[in-house]
Amino acid sequence: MADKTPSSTGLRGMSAGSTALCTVGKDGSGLTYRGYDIHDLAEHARFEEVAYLLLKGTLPTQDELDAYVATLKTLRGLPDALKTVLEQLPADTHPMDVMRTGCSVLGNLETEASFGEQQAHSDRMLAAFPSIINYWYRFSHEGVRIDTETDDDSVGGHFLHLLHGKPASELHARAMNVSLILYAEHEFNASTFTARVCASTLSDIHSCVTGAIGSLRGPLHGGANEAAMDMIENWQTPEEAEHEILGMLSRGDKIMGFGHAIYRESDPRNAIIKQWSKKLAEDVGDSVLYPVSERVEAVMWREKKLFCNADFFHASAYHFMGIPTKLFTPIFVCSRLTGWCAHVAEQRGNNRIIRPSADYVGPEKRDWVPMEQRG
Ligand SMILES: CC(=O)SCCNC(=O)CCNC(=O)[C@H](O)C(C)(C)COP(=O)(O)OP(=O)(O)OC[C@H]1O[C@@H](n2cnc3c(N)ncnc32)[C@H](O)[C@@H]1OP(=O)(O)O
Ligand SMILES: O=C([O-])CC(=O)C(=O)O
Repeated sequence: MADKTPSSTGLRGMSAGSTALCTVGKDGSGLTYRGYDIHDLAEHARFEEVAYLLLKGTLPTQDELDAYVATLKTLRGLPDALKTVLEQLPADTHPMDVMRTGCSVLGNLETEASFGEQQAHSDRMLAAFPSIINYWYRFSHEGVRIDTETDDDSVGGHFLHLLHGKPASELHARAMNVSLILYAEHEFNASTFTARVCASTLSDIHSCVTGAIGSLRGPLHGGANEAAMDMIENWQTPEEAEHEILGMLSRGDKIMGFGHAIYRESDPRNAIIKQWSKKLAEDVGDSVLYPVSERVEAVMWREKKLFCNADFFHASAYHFMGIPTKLFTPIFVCSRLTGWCAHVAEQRGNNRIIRPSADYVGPEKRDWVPMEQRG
């Protein structure tokens, strides 16, 4: 029988299925993708290699990786009908809504006709998502129609190239590579679970991903990197940051970018992205945002034993690369897409419709009240 204590609210601590894709918080604070430790992946792998690992099941050989990268490059162009839709979306549209619509429209134009096509559609979305968000962003904010077919070797480099209109520096391409690896997969998080629930009805891949984007949008999940940036950019010194954080805590506010549903002491992705944030801060000569972020981290641990999750230092890292805050969560989408699609394939491979029960807390059975007797 299901545990009905309050600690099970939000299905916390309950297994909702099995996966061969990822472990979160096993052996302390670890994170692995198909058995490979996140530290090794972040240090040695290219994001495209990690995408291949998640989507196709094994690390690629050099030839397989070269062929995969070449294939992704051919899939960056957008259909005219999709560009027309993106051009209708105003500049003040939430970029995650743009991603959601872009994915859905792609699914109308290039529908998954059978599950045998899943790999091809996953690769297509991996290549096209940076094009979708940047096509809309540059058109709605700068009035330019960009060519989305670049020759960049990496998804991260492609993203930055489209955004800034010039190839990314090596430092920025490397930082994006690590960021995309860190965000790629995380077991049964809310957006992935959304994708799996949708897949369990035998729906199409674009519906699964569209739903997942909607779940990632919220500030308790992927939207936290933007919310963290909106918070820390207000503070000019570590002292001011400490004062404001203490005030927020005393009012019972949530501090975005801190805490986790599974990890208890640390999120292993934080130390990695924090290092990159430091490197990028030195590169731009920052003397405000990084020290402010470090102070917030120290105060949160001292006061509440709450640690930074993957999102907190992503905020400053992305900011130092000149990425507008509103595009932070869409970058998460461009990466997590790989995990979502791998989970959809896994769900389809051993499917039973996901349909839990609920504890009814409403009124007892009662008599129908005719209209004239109400009020
Ligand atoms: C990539 C990602 O999606 S990572 C997550 C990104 N989200 C955020 O950064 C949003 C801020 N964090 C949070 O809201 C939460 O920590 C979540 C949503 C990540 C996890 O939620 P839960 O599993 O419910 O957290 P948990 O059970 O550990 O909370 C324990 C206590 O710490 C508090 N707490 C948790 N996170 C925070 C926070 N960021 N700021 C202040 N207090 C917090 C909770 O309110 C709770 O207090 P209570 O017992 O008095 O109610
Ligand atoms: O696992 C979670 O609940 C949230 C998270 O960190 C992620 O999706 O990367």
